Amino acid sequence: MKYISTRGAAPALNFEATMLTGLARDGGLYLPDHVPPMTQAEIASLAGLSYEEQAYVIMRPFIGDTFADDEFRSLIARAYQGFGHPARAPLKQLAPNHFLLELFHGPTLAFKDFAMQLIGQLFQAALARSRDRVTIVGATSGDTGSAAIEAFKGLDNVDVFILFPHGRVSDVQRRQMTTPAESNVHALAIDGDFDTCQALVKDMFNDFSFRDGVKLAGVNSINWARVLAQVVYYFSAAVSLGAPYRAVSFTVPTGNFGDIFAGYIARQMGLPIEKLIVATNQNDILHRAITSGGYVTDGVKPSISPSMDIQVSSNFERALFDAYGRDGAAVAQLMDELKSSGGFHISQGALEFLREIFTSGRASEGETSQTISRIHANTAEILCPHSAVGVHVAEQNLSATPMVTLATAHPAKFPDAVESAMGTRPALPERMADLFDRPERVTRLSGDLAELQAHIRGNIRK
Ligand SMILES: N[C@@H](CCOP(=O)(O)O)C(=O)O
Repeated sequence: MKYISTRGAAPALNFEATMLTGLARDGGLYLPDHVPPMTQAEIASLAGLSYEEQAYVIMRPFIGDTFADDEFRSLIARAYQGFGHPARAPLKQLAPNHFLLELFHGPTLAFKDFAMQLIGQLFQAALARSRDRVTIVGATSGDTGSAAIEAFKGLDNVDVFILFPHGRVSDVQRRQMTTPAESNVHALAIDGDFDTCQALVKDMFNDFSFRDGVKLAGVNSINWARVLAQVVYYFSAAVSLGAPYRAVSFTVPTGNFGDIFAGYIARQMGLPIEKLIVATNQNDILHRAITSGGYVTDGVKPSISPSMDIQVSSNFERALFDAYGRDGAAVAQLMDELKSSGGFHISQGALEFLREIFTSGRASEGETSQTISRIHANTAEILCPHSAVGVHVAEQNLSATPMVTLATAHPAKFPDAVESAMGTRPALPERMADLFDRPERVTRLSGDLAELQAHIRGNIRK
């Protein structure tokens, strides 16, 4: 299998190079040149397998010869051994025909661990073989950063720099990034919002002399391996609910479109997904784009679901690539328009393609809080604000088809928002109980590209 860029002007790569490269050299995002289908019988045979066994079967066709079968199996096993639930991604029933997929049992309490723990293993195996080293840069609105740090901390051949918007992540999220003591970890508080951080990461990738000089690698969901790992839990949930013989819909709280795009890939592979529902908070560019066709940025508004405080939604580019018939030049033009004028209009044909698969909704701040409080009263489940956005939107879309809402993070990552919604402060797990006693280590930077690059050059280990 080869991977191609959404902008059509970068070399096609194998899985290993795609994973280690991150962003394509034409500024695009890599995607497989074809999506390998699974037959009904193959999907049916996933029932009863462990999460790890399902992961192996689902991901194997995408890996090519990068890892031998046994090696790949053992990397998957190592990735998920630290999860705090034997099912890894357990399903809970919230209401008739409405289920919650709990994706927060990993080490940093968010769905990001599913992919990050795995790519941590895959990177280590690939780098050990090549005896190479990399500098990982990542932008985070709160969850990706700590997941990346957890996956790569303490490694001799990796330095990690995580950019987060100063003052715009929860205290728990910030401390998860600023308290690890390992010297290869660098938490950078950037003056600006998440879009500023993500744009800086992309600018560093597009500066080839810097990129090649420091051996840049990316672990945002611009990295295809991140998306691939997330495809697995769509299968595990749907199969538990009767797939391939029964269709399922998913509601996904999303800001950067990576998680829901993984659902789109699962659907392309043959998983019977009826609808993929995009749930946004008040930063609703994706909802506006799907309902009106206008993808227009209008500034990031801080919310109680900060991980979704995003306006430039990276992975939407991958969906547009398919919606425009895999025409890289057309996508490149839209992305140029986005950069120069802050938006673009999706063509009618592309919009129809997207609407066949995706619908969308938004939750206001009040609706998010009310959902936390109501779901707790009715079911005793404590939702994080992002998951509450998802549940609110899912409730507007219930039908005879089972609905699965992705619970993307543990409520204890957002204690202030949860306490103000339902009156009780959710506790951190025992292993993190001293998080607020640990010393913080963070560098504040202005958001100037040259200053950031100098900081990274000055802190990588040679
Ligand atoms: N919501 C994310 C933002 C980064 O998204 P990613 O999909 O590129 O990892 C976060 O919590 O950091």
